[in-house]
Amino acid sequence: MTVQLNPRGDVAVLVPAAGAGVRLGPGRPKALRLLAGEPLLVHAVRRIAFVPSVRTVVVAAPADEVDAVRELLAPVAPVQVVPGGAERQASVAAALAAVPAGPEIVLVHDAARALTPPMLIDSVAAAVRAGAAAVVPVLPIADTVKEVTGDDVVLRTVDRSRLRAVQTPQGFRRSVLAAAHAAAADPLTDDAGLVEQLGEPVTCVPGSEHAFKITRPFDLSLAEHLLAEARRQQTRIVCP
Ligand SMILES: Nc1ccn([C@@H]2O[C@H](COP(=O)(O)OP(=O)(O)OP(=O)(O)O)[C@@H](O)[C@H]2O)c(=O)n1
Ligand SMILES: C[C@](O)(CO)[C@H](O)COP(=O)(O)O
Repeated sequence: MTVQLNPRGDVAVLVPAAGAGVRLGPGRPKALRLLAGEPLLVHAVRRIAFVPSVRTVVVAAPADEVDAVRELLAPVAPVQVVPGGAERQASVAAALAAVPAGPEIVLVHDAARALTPPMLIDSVAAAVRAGAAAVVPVLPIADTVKEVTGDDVVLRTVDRSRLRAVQTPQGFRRSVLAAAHAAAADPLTDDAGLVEQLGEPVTCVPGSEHAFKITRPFDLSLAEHLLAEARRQQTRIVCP
């Protein structure tokens, strides 16, 4: 069965959500942990569904939580749910395989970036629509960066003027992402890396501080604080 949000949309969004969340500490799989009373995945999917050009959403859930995730998301948006894999890359590949014919722009977006503004999702899709093969949202690095030895002795200070921290959603022409995953050998930490290995150009667009990845307990506390503040001020910046 094909599950669609907006039949006129041209974008499919893959949501890898099958990670354990080891760095967040013991508990349920990270995408199902609560932020302001709702799972991270619900926050992420609600923001994706807010973008008018999104036609299809495919979530890669922890393999033993597929039915639970389907039930959880049913009241949020019409999404397809597939079992994820042992690595993020395998989860993305499983979701990509489930995208029905139609959308020619595919975004890959971490469930863990739960407060990503819909405007960022829209801007990445727009950059692919405008002709880019692959697009990543980036931020400059705020700290000085050092290269160190295995036992933490500084080797040198890295020139950070041309370094960027990369976020999601990452956007791709569908054929490019499919070719990149088909050619993938070892797992990489992001999908744009697979496209780089193909020799295709990857274009940067400005990222958003609100698209930070909830990785450690401090990130979850920060997200709680930002949501509470947005709700108090009734802004729609992080809370569409
Ligand atoms: N086998 C995996 C591993 C990760 N992810 C997803 O990829 C995104 C980015 O991963 P990260 O935030 O690093 O999550 P975890 O792998 O869960 O974190 P940790 O390494 O702390 O366990 C998350 O939405 C996560 O659910 C996935 O779908 N399948
Ligand atoms: C894909 C990603 O979010 C880009 O920054 C990131 O690489 C995933 O995080 P991980 O900790 O490397 O799995």
